[in-house]
Amino acid sequence: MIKAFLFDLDGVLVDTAVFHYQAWRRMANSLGFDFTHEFNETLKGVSRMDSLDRILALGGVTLPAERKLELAAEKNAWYLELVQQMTPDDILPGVNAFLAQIRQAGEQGHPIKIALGSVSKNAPLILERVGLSHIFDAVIDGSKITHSKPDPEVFLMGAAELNVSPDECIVFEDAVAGIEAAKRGHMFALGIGSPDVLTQADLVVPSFEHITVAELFAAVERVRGLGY
Ligand SMILES: O=P(O)(O)O[C@@H]1O[C@H](CO)[C@@H](O)[C@H](O)[C@H]1O
Ligand SMILES: [Mg+2]
Repeated sequence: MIKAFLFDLDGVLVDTAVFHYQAWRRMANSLGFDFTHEFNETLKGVSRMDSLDRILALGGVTLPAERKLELAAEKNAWYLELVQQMTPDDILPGVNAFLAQIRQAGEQGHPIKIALGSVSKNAPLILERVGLSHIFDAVIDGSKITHSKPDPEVFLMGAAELNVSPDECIVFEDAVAGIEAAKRGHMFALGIGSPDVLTQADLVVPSFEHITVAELFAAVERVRGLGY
């Protein structure tokens, strides 16, 4: 029986994945190189310092720890300039309707707890900007975890805070690393994006406009061959 939904933030509930891409690219450009959209997929769901290490490795740049901290702070300042302009209108299409369906399912006798599972340290600020701070039963963000995705820690911590077992959870993810984290945590993984990218997901939809809670439960039943 599915009892909980665990949502990634950047690129799932809000379009901040694009802001991260812009800010990281700006930082790479300042060091004299660039990276592609495809490479950016490998940064999604990865912590700030791990993302920086991957970008520096791509550019063949080696820097002392102090300089790396400066660069990460600079990138974050550029990113926050973009975040400051966000409003509730920046919630991705279909998300609010999907959240309303979760509440309806509860009224109809199938309560679903919800948690945020993001490695971003900026998650609380973004939730505040878009008015989603108070909807979650648990919020796990970059300040609480030791290992970023694809380690399952963020989702296992979410399940533990919600007092549910991993097989009672559905994870919503746009990142390759996030889908891997969900599967390593033994959870059902719904990919938001392209099936060509999110190859390990149990099911992939382009956005929340393309799935209802009822359809999702039917999909879990199909995939697992169990009665929910
Ligand atoms: O700089 P924070 O917002 O703390 O962490 C961010 O988290 C993102 C994943 O949600 C990841 O794609 C970014 O590279 C990383 O900087
Ligand atoms: Mg994401």
